Amino acid sequence: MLRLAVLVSGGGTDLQSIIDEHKKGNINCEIALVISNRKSAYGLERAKQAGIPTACIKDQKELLKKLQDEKIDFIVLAGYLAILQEDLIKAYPNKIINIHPSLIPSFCGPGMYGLHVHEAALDKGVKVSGATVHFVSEEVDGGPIIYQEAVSIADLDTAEAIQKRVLEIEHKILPMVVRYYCEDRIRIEKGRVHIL
Ligand SMILES: Nc1nc2c(c(=O)[nH]1)N[C@@H](CN(C=O)c1ccc(C(=O)N[C@@H](CCC(=O)O)C(=O)O)cc1)CN2
Ligand SMILES: NCC(=O)N[C@@H]1O[C@H](COP(=O)([O-])[O-])[C@@H](O)[C@H]1O
Repeated sequence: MLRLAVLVSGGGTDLQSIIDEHKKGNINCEIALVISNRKSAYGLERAKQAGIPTACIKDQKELLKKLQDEKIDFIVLAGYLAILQEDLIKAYPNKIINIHPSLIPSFCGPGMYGLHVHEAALDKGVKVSGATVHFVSEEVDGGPIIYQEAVSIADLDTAEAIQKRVLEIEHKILPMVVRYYCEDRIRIEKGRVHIL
């Protein structure tokens, strides 16, 4: 059974969506570890409540050693707000999945995280936003796109309201992609992802 590590930096609702789907028996892996780069991350508390081992690690060399020591097979970034360095990405080629709260390539890349993403969408006046699940590469938010789902935000006028609506999409598509990954249903051909 694959061993999954989830990396968080904040409240952990994306992590919770994976935990909840796993509890229902819909995700066939072991959630072996939750790691944060912030001691204050409530995602660590969510993991503890679910009986999942946790760690707080800021240094990326230490992070890579922990992942390898724990024999982690794949990694999900669930609101993890640090840019991963080359060594870690090379150690886990197309084995790191990230969720981003926009329809990449819109509103993504360095500096685009959390509410900043939705503020940018609001300022641009887009009528549709959504969420993207993608493989992590050295280019921030530039990895192969696995799945996207759009949602109308035409009726919303605050970044917080957009965030809330997009999170509902995230909590649906992230566990779904994790399930597909565990079922070995994800293929990459010429940079495009196909789900079997
Ligand atoms: N090498 C990669 N690292 C990460 C990726 C990636 O695709 N490649 N995805 C991000 C997640 N992310 C958006 O989805 C993202 C996270 C953080 C930032 C950012 O600019 N962070 C700030 C620090 C924020 C803070 O600590 O408060 C920064 O690094 O200056 C942009 C995009 C995860 N890592
Ligand atoms: N670029 C990365 C990024 O912005 N990630 C976003 O951080 C939030 C984490 O929420 P959570 O802590 O409640 O799961 C989520 O909206 C996620 O898409």
